[in-house]
Amino acid sequence: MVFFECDCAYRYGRIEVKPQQYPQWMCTLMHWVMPCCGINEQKDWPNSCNLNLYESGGMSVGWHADDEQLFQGKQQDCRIISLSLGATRAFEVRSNWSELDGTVRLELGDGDLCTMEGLVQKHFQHRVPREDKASGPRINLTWRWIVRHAAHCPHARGRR
Ligand SMILES: O=C(O)CCC(=O)C(=O)O
Ligand SMILES: [Fe+2]
Repeated sequence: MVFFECDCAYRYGRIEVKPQQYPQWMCTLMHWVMPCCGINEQKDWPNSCNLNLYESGGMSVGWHADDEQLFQGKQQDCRIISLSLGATRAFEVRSNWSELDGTVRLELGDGDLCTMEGLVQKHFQHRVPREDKASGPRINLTWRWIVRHAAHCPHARGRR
């Protein structure tokens, strides 16, 4: 989902998710969530949100970084805000550098907010592992700022 007239699609491996404008309920939710992250003005809100449904513990996301060009997360500081709803699932983070071994594991429960900041996408990977004991479905909303819009998007530099 995207703010205003943005027309950037989100590519997720081989899957392309077409943009949908933020519906009213999303704005209502952001009025509640964003101040928890110190974002008090609507003009500063993230301009995209990806929604993931994990129907059961068998659904997972493998190791990756959110390194899409849209977000420039490997080139510059990049903030990602995620809200978890439903079943508690593990969220694991590991470094790309062998000097920093070990995996950090967080348990993300219903209503938890988690952020990734700075150059985390350059230096770390994250995943939501399969968990056969998970108590049911989980929805994750992940807000990000598109900083490099697709060439066809009305927000692309030079077009607006
Ligand atoms: O479900 C989560 O907490 C993380 C999802 C994720 O890493 C992503 O959508 O890129
Ligand atoms: Fe991710």
